[in-house]
Amino acid sequence: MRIQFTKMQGAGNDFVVLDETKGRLGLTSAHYRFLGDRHFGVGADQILTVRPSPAEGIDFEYVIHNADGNEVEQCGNGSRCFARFVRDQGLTGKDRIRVKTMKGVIEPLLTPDGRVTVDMGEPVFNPADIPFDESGLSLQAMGSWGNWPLAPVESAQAAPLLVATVSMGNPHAVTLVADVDAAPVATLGPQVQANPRFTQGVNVGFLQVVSRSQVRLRVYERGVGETLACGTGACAAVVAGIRLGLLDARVDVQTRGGMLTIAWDGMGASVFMTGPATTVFRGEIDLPE
Ligand SMILES: N[C@@H](CCC[C@H](N)C(=O)O)C(=O)O
Repeated sequence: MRIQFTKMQGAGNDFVVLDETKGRLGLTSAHYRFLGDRHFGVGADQILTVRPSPAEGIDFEYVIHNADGNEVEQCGNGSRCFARFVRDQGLTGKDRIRVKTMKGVIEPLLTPDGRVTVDMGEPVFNPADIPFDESGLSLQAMGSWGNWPLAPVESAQAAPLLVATVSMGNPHAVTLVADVDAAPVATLGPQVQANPRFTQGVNVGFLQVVSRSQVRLRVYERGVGETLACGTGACAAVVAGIRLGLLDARVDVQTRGGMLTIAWDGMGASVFMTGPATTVFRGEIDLPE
């Protein structure tokens, strides 16, 4: 079967975008893996599929698969590319778009400067909803930064690594580092990710606080490995930094692939993410049997 696709990127986090608004392509997990494969397929961190509105008051649905072929709940950089895609393809004339993802409705807004601001909804801290299995961890053992207990995650390191756990629809663990360039992302990322307390896996963020309004971030993503940027990872890291009293309400996040701006007014408020969304090329490809 031959399919058409659009290759996009947002701050270097790259996507294959598929249009299923006129009918399902019927792809399998193996097909998504093939499309994400940088040697045998197109190559992407995630594959985004755009589907028609599932309900009144919602414009589209979009479905996210990691490069490993598994479907996931949320993708921040992908949501900006989704918005750019539906406008460029003439699928909507709206600037503000309501789109259903696996974990709820989010609202991208195309802004006049070409960037996209997304209302990513509220962060979730309840361990069971992240999900993070906190059984057997006493509060004393958990320690605290500010008023927010951090979870000690067992790793190959001598001492357990302290991480802040947050869900932005998908699970994140954020740890503070002094220098993000020197952070052991490739070794510690997979160790934290494999920790059984994260019962559905986790994206692991390494956060360097530069000032109260500037951070640097690297993320070892679930189902991919380290990416050049992770939008939900940036939201989770800034939310963690704000709750720890280290950051102001609006923060520029320097990733390896570009700059994202994250704003959060605190408990009960949505997280807003602003950043670029760019089409790289369009093409068609024959899927293997
Ligand atoms: N790159 C994304 C996150 C994609 C999903 C993630 N790998 C997961 O498994 O939760 C982003 O920009 O948020």
